[in-house]
Amino acid sequence: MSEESWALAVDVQEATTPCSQFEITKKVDRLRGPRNLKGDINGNIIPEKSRGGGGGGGDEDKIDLAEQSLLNKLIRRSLVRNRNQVEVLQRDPTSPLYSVKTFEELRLKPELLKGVYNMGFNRPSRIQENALPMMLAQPPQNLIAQSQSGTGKTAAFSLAMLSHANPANKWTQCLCISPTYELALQIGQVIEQMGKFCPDVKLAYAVRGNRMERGIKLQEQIVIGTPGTVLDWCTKYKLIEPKKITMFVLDEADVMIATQGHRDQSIRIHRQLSKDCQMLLFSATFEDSVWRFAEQVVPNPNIIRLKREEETLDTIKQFYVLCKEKEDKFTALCNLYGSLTIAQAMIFCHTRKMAAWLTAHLTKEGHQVALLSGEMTVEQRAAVIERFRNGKEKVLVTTNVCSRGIDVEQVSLVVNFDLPVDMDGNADNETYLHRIGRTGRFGRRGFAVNMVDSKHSMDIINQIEMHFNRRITKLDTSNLEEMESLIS
Ligand SMILES: Nc1ncnc2c1ncn2[C@@H]1O[C@H](COP(=O)(O)OP(=O)(O)OP(=O)(O)O)[C@@H](O)[C@H]1O
Repeated sequence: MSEESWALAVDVQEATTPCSQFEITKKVDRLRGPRNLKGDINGNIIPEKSRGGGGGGGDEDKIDLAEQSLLNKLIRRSLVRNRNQVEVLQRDPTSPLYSVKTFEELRLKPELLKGVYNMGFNRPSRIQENALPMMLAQPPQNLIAQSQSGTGKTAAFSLAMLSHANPANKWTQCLCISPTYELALQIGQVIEQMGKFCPDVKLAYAVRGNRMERGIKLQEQIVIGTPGTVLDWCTKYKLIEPKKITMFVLDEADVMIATQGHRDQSIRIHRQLSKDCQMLLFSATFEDSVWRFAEQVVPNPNIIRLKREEETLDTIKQFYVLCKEKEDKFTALCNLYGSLTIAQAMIFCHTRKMAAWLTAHLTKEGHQVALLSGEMTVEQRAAVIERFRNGKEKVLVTTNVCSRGIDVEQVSLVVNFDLPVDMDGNADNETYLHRIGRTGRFGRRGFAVNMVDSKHSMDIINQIEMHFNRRITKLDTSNLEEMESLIS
């Protein structure tokens, strides 16, 4: 494909809607709101393996990786706690391994250090302890870093770019690509905040709609954008001279390669860069496909990995209730509420329709219920989660879109109104763990109740029991005495 027709295809793919830099700033402001939410969330939303199936109905919520990533960012308030050790694989194992416990040790420009502290960061996060010295090292070192969302990757490479950019040079030196418009804006927002006291370092957004005059050369030292527009700016409009880029950051590699066309575009951008350009790649997950892609983009890398903290069922009492149909499940749920003191509960349904039905019925019974489902925009979802977290609603009914990400300390009960199944109708153990991992956190005790409405769902419970080697006890919700003795 010729350069021109290729660029046209990119235009189509990115669905250009003209908007000015001002409008982009407005959009940044709009996105800014939910990020500032207060509270104690420490979460991360990851794709569930189960993408519908098993329950039928055709209105299961599909998971969009980029949307989930954005939701994670919007609802997060602080670093995700992780007690795991960081694994570091150095390109040259004989060279000393530097790690820092303070930001001072990095010898940053004072204005940048001020920006870091101004964001409320007291010390580097676990991944930052090792990643920052590597990213700032001279001679430059390439890095592949993997750690779950919320562990401080964005802050780390934002700091690296701000430190790397030389304000005396009026050309683009740091280039960062991100899978979507919204995610790019989120990164830009971090750079702007952190670089608040470095007014000479300028940032440009290479995102759809940010139209630039052909032929001019950008003076901004940092460019953050999506692959299609960045490629346009490098090849079609020649606003950026790729050979002058000395730091290249590819964020959310896992989301990037899951997005149609982005993998190739990223590689095409990468090919135009100088061999000496420092390459940094970040990802929340690391399947083989991500790994193969990372190796293509980052030659001779140092590798840093922070394993995800294992979820555990140890503090959770698990039950199942035999029911016939949805009305019966609803009665069981009401009985549970009648006999237990439940701070907050999350209830998982398989389809949007079921979630809506249940929400309506619970509301009719006088419960304060919030509904979270896939037809909502990411911002609407973030707002619902925020209200629930603040205790405005006591029950959250949800489909598969949000089994992770919501760490609400008060959630004492998780109900699987529909059991999690994979495409083949078998138990989806991973999703089960994510769902009921919402409760029993921070050393508190939690309860999980599974509604069993057929022989098939009983089989699923048995599979889950075997998989985790944890007992799931039968609960008769019509027998108050038994319930009280079991759930005490
Ligand atoms: N050293 C630090 N001290 C305190 N808070 C930090 C630190 N580094 C980052 N944070 C905050 O922790 C949260 C997560 O950081 P960040 O967004 O950098 O993580 P991430 O790994 O890039 O996750 P994601 O890819 O989902 O954005 C943000 O609210 C950020 O402001």
